[in-house]
Amino acid sequence: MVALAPCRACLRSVAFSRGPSAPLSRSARLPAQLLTRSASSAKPDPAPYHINEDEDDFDDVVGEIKRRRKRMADKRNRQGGDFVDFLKVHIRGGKGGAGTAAFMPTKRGLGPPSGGNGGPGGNVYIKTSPDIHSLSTVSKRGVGGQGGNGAGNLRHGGRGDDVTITVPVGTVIREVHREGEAEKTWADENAMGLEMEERRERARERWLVKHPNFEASPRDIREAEAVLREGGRWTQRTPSFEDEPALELDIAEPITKPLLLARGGGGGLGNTHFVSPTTRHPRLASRGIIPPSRTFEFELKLLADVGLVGLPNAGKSTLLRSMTGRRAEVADYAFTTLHPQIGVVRVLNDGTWAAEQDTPIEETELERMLDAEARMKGEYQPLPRAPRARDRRSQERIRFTVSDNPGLLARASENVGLGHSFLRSIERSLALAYVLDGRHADPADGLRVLHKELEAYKPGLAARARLIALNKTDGQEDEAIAEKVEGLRRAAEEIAQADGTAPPVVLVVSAKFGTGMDKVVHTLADAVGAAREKIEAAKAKPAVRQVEEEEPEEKEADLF
Ligand SMILES: Nc1nc2c(ncn2[C@@H]2O[C@H](COP(=O)(O)OP(=O)(O)OP(=O)(O)O)[C@@H](O)[C@H]2O)c(=O)[nH]1
Ligand SMILES: [Mg+2]
Repeated sequence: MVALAPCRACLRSVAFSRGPSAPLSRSARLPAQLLTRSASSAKPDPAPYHINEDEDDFDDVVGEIKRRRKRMADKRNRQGGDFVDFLKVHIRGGKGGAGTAAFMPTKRGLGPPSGGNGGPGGNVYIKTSPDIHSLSTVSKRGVGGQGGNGAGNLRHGGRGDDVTITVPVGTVIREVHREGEAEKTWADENAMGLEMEERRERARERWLVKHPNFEASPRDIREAEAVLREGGRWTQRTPSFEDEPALELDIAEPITKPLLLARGGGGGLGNTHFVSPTTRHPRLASRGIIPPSRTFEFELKLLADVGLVGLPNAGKSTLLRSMTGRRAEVADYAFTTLHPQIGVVRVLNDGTWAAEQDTPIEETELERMLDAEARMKGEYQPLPRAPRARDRRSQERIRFTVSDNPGLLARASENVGLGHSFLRSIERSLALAYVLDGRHADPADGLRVLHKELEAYKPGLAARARLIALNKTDGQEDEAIAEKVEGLRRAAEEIAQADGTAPPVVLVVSAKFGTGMDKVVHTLADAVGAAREKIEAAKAKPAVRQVEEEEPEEKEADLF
């Protein structure tokens, strides 16, 4: 904050350094110091000078500062609230620190070598947090801290800082690219058309650290090179995906202990490592290792036990609120819901469920207006919270989560509308519930569209549908409802027959007024319970494959 305050001294120094008439280009308007210098560290102005506040420069700088402040404020207000479910992240362990060439001080000539080793670079770990539900807070780069350099008197460099990436449960991570320094250098040198000897010279420059005062002899250099080759440090080949499969993690459960994604590079060697029978005073040390860079795709597949699937405006958010009490936005237009939201249903032993409510669910805008009016009159009553299980005498039988999703359109499977972002999140639900608008003349048409899109996105996905909720049936004639239900049953049976699956049950509901909700909740609770039992029985392999930790000093190339 302090750094961005448009302090007078900073403004003046900008105008001064550019000269009063030179127009400031957009990128050059704010020099780095202006953004990073804190009030306390700001140096006094070198000389007094004058700024004309009417000049364009001044407006430019003030304008830029205002724009930046606004951008920062917007970002803060969002609180990372933008929903992101796909991200490419570049990850690299920290570079190892360099070793040092130094000697013990003695009265007569050079003492024994005393250069410390460089510290290893920091690792990159991954962990989950129950408090985040989007990848919006994940940084696009995760690089471990660099190890400290060694120093004389056998002082070794410190370890680089570890970096931990926090993701929501449900994130799938896939390594899609891997490139080591050796391969990068090789490609660059090929492009430059360098001869073998020139390449070798460059490798020596890259790997060896010289003593600041004493020249290393050609023999010293040859011997140091041999030591590094022997230790596997000279050429650090990065294994290809054929040699070593890409890392894939399916984080379906919370991670309690952070998992290693990329290890930091080993520290360079101090000159004590280069002592040989012929060289008692090696004047060389080696640099630390730079680990390969890896690109990962992070994909969030929200983990809700039940996914609500419906065309826009069918009443999915209202149904979620009715079942879970979660304040999902409800409005009478398509695409009110822009990203999946999750609520929890708790069914108690006596058959009741925690979010049951007597009042109709109004549109969110109307509710806000009514709340504001009541506040003005001093009559505002917050909605009673759903009673906790322990507040009731009976205990909880089952608890499951439901995701309300954006409306599905025809061709969503081709990423039309909010397409994939929503389909991704229902992909792993144990059960699905179709929500159809009962006011449409033939809701069975909607059912066919939904089924087609689910199957086009992932064959077999539609088989998880357990119920069809015919919503908005309040205020409709019984015969009309019966006709629509019959139409839906027939369509569901045809579809199920073609797919070789069991048809979902058709339930008549009014999410707004809470009618028919008991049956919806219990049907879903039974479906989730049965699916969980199946999973328990088939639990064979762990959801997360732990990456083995190795000593960083040993085999740098074999990370996984
Ligand atoms: N009368 C009546 N209206 C309902 C019912 N359920 C939902 N609505 C109304 O239908 C409109 C859409 O409801 P939403 O819950 O926002 O629908 P949605 O499927 O989440 O819509 P999107 O998020 O835009 O896809 C709102 O005006 C609701 O008040 C119902 O059972 N009866
Ligand atoms: Mg909605």
